[in-house]
Amino acid sequence: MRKVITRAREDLSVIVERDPSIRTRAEALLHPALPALWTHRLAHALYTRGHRQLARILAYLARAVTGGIEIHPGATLGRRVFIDHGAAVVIGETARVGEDVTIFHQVTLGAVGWWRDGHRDPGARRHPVVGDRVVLGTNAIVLGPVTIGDDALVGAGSLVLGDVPSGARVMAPTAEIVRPLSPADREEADRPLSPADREEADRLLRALATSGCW
Ligand SMILES: CC(C)(COP(=O)(O)OP(=O)(O)OC[C@H]1O[C@@H](n2cnc3c(N)ncnc32)[C@H](O)[C@@H]1OP(=O)(O)O)[C@@H](O)C(=O)NCCC(=O)NCCS
Ligand SMILES: CC(=O)OC[C@H](N)C(=O)O
Repeated sequence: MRKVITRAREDLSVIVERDPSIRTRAEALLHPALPALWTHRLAHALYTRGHRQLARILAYLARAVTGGIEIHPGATLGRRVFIDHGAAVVIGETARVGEDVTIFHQVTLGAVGWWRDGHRDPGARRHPVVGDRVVLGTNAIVLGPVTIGDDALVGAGSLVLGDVPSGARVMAPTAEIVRPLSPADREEADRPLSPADREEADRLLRALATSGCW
C-alpha cells in the first residue's frame, strides 16, 4: 500500500512539474491523465496474470471517463509518464513507453495494420518502443515496431514510420503563412490591364498555344 501511495504522490508531482496550468497537487487530482494511468497500472497487472477480460473492462471504463485515453492493458508504461489533456490518445498492446515520457493529446502509438501484422511471428511486437524522457507532441503518430530513442522529441503532427535515434527531433512541415497584401500591392493587383499589357498577354497566350506545350 505504501508503494501505491508513493507512486500516486509521484504522479501528482509530475503533473504539477510539467503542466504550468496546474499549481497544486490538489488541483492535479482532477487532471484527466490520472484515471487513465492509475487504471492502467491495475489493468496491466491483471493482464499479465492472465485476467484479460477484467483488464479489458478496466481499460474500457478508463477510456470512457478520460475522453478517449485508450491504453491497451498489455502496454508497458514507465514511471512518471505524463499524458497532458489526454483526449484520443491510443497506446497499443505491445507498446513500451519508458520513464519520464510526456505525451500530449491525440498521440497514437499504433500498429501499421492487420495486413502486415498477420505475417509477423506469434507474439511479435507490432507497436513502438518509446525511450526515456521522450516528448510526443500532439497528433504525433508512430506506427509499427519502431524504436524512439531516449530524449527524442517528436513534434506535433509528425508521422513516424521508422526508428528515431536518441536525442533526435522529428519535425512535421508547418503550415504556410500567407501574409495579407499591403494597400499598395492590393492596388497593383486590382489595377486593370493597360492595352499594351493586354496585347502582350495575348501574344504570350498565342505563343503558348502554338508551342505544343499547352
Ligand atoms: C499508409 C499505410 C496503410 C501503409 O501501410 P504499409 O503496409 O506500410 O504499405 P506499403 O508497404 O504499401 O507502403 C509503405 C510505404 O508508404 C509510405 N507511407 C506509409 N504511410 C504513409 C503515409 N501515411 N503517408 C505517406 N507515406 C506513407 C512508407 O514510408 C513506405 O514508403 P517506402 O516504401 O518508400 O519506404 C500505413 O502506414 C498506415 O497509415 N496504416 C494505418 C494504420 C493506423 O492508422 N494504425 C493506427 C492503429 S492505432
Ligand atoms: C492501437 C492499434 O495498433 O490498433 C490496431 C489493432 N487493434 C492492433 O492492436 O494491432
